[in-house]
Amino acid sequence: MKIRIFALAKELGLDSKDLIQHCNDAGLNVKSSALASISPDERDLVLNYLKSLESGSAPVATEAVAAAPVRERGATREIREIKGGPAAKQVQRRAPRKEKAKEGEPDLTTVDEVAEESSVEKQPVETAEVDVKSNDVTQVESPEERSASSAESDVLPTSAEDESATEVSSSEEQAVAAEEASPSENLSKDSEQSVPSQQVLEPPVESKAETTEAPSAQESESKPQEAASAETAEGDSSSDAPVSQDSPISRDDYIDPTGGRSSGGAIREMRPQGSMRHRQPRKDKKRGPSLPALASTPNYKPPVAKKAEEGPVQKPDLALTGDVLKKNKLADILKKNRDDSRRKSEEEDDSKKGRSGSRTMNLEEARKSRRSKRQRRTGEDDENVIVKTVKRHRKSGPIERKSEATVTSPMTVRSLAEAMGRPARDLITIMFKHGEMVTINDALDDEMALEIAMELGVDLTIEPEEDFEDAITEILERSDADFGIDLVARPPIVTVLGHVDHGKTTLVDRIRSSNVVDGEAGGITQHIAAYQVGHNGQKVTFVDTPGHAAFGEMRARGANVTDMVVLVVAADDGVMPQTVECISHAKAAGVPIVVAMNKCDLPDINEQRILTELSQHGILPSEWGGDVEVVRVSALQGTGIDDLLETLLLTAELQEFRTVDSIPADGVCLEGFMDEGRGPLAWALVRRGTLRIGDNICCGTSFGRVRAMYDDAGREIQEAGPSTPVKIAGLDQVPSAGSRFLVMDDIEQAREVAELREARGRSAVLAQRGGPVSLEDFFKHRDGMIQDLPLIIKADTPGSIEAIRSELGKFTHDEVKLKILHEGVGGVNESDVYLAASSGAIVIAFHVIAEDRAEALAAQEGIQIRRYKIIYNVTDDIRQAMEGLLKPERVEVPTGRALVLRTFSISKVGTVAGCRVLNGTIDRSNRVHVIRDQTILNNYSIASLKREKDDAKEVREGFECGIRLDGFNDVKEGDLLEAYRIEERKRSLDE
Ligand SMILES: Nc1nc2c(ncn2[C@@H]2O[C@H](COP(=O)(O)OP(=O)(O)OP(=O)(O)O)[C@@H](O)[C@H]2O)c(=O)[nH]1
Repeated sequence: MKIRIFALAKELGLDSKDLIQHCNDAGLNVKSSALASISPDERDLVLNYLKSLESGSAPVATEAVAAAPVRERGATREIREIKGGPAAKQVQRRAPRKEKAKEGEPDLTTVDEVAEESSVEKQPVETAEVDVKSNDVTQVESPEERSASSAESDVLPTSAEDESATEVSSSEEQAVAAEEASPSENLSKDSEQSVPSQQVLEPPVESKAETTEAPSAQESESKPQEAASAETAEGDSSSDAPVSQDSPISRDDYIDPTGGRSSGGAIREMRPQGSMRHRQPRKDKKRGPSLPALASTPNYKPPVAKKAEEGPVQKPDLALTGDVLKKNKLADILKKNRDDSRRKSEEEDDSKKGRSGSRTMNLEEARKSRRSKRQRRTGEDDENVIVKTVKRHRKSGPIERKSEATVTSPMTVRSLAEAMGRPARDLITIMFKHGEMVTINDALDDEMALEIAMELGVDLTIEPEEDFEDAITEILERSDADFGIDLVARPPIVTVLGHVDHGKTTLVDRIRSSNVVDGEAGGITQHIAAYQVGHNGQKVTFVDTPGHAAFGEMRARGANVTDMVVLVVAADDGVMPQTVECISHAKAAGVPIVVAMNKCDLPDINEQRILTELSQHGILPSEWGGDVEVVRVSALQGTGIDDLLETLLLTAELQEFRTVDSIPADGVCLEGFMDEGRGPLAWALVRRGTLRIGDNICCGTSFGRVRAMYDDAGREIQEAGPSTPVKIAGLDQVPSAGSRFLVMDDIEQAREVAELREARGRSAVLAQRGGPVSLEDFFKHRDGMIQDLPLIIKADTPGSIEAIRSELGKFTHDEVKLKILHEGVGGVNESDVYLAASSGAIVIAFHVIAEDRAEALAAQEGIQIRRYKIIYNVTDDIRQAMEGLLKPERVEVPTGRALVLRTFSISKVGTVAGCRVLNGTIDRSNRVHVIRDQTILNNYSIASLKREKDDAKEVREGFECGIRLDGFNDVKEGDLLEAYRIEERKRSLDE
């Protein structure tokens, strides 16, 4: 398991930065971040290193680093100073390489690279090589970069080199030059020396190349003798170097804070500012020569480039303000409200007041919840909280600086600062050092928050935001029976669907005995409208839609309010394409259908043709033995209207539409309007409960207190019961059609929900719907939970549809059914997508494409439209999907047999059968059939399997073992135990 640096630092009582430094000194390559992690082995290494530090003996890696300046300066300078000699040739030979390398390194853009490049450049060649032993150059990006740096350091004299030049005698220079000139000689001369010393003697460029390849950390660990040899070599080449070979090398000799020993002066911080990860200077880099080469680095780029390479800092998709984020305790409150016992007691209280206030939130409860949660977390009592609040409010008391804090993600700078009890400017400053310019309201990602917390020494816990939508959905989806209140009959909600101009609005208009249709622009219904009518003392609520797409959309949004569908079919026109789509929608909704055969006043109509067409689309009229009532009407003349209402009420009676009315209301907004005088208006339908003036409601992203209510005739009303269409005034903004409303006891709660929804956006809410909408999802569904595969087929010709239907019709299976919700000629339209969204269907587009708007809608709703050109591809995919829905077959595979030789009855354990495995193997996970006299008695799992006294995982043929069966002690000598394992096999439709 990986160990975090900060955790180890905490354990050791060290600062994370120091520990990182120690890690690097110990030869590990640890990212300069408190969040970096190391392996247990690496931890041991560091611990050993620290122990050795304590005991005063410098570890190998440090020795290697420390030894570096002695030889490298001399060597580097020598190479340059010898003119015309072989070393000079080396320099000349390397010069073009420098150019080449420079050309090749424009991608050296990140902070790491720049820092690394700088570190390489600012050190002479062999320094880098020795750093390999301390594992400090492993961040060098590529050999090319390194050789470029190397070449540059050779060609461009640095002040450090000049300084070091004064420290080395001319005899040394000549010696090193001689080494440079003839490395082979030196190699033979130093043949007894170890590899590192050979590397020292090699020309700088080659040394660099080796540096790149060297797995330095391991090398330095595994070859301490080599490092020692390197020291010896250094001693040879620079006899008057600051560190004597004879004196033992200790860490203090080389890590001089003043840098005055061999590094030639005070150490300058050369790390580019802006990256927190590199703010920690490395001690070994301090020991190297200082910076002049950095200024001339051609590829130095500001730390911003690091960001570009790593990608932008992840921020939450939505920029939530602190104010909004503060409200994420709402989910807690909602969850709390779901507690049944509490709810029941509230209901009782409310019912005493004459009103049920069961499942909604009130502010006091919210406050209590917040307070108790805070107390649980901080252990403070109420008084302290209040005192602290007062202090903060007055801004006069000190802010409590916490060592532990909890914050909810996503968060802002402000919320994090508040959680940690630190001024926001401290956080902003840290972010600035990271190269991030942020303001107090900007969002922070979790990683950055942790980094900041590390910097500030706060133990930060990040809790994910709990989802209030789940809590609301749970409330809305509670069944009426759960309320434990008597149910009352409610008017049926009837949606009128049908092909355009078949007379839907005229029909509703006639039923209402008003004249809506004349008021419609162009005679076409533009909006959903709802009306309630009375007939023989009973009420029916009608919903007139601009088309089935709107109906599908409402269903897709979970706003399925319809109890019944009246399918309007013009007798002169018959079943038209949109009629078919409406049938599909109604069937998908699973609600009863009543057909209104309209325009029966027209002459020359052929009723039988209409009935035939209906039956062809799965609507079998009752007069033909089916279950669908077909009522002849003339919306224009008003004939048959009573029959239709009678039929609807009769159907409603059979369905028994009942609900609770003594709870706060919830429902659906069918349409939203902006009224000049009354402001935003919601044309809504109460689903259950009773909506009253003064109720606080949240409707989608709108909220408000119900200021006024109007019925469908525009009259003011005080309350609206279940199934009542009502226009609501008092919302802060126009709500969107299809959004659900819910009464809350507290306007603040309503505001919070609305604001959070707005912040999240509709797509996020829709994304919660889930459900299988791709064929691949069906391929994977092997749990047998889904047994229907809903399909929508759109094709270029009726012939194509016929062919697909006939091919798919061959796939029959008792457990899985193919359900073609809709089929039609033409491209995939919005209605198809809404239908798919509301029913979880797959859309098959055969030789057709989706309309632009449908495609956009499908992307938005997450609906898969699968395009095909070959019918066999369609059938293959559908077959695979259907087979995916089949429960896999469980097959017994025999693995071996054992004969019971003796039985041992052990008290408190049971009977153990002493067996010999006759063939195959007996595995501990197997089940066994107990066979006696050629008869299978039963099968049992193995409770224990032992070889002699030891537990065994498996016993093979020829061996003896003890088997105890789970739940069966009546095993007898001579019984045969047949072991088997169970395999799951994919089933086929053909089986
Ligand atoms: N003859 C006759 N015409 C009718 C009848 N019902 C409706 N119409 C006419 O059919 C036309 C369309 O009527 P609408 O009620 O607007 O039809 P719709 O289905 O609501 O149309 P959209 O709102 O566009 O979907 C109008 O001109 C009506 O006068 C009827 O029973 N008999």
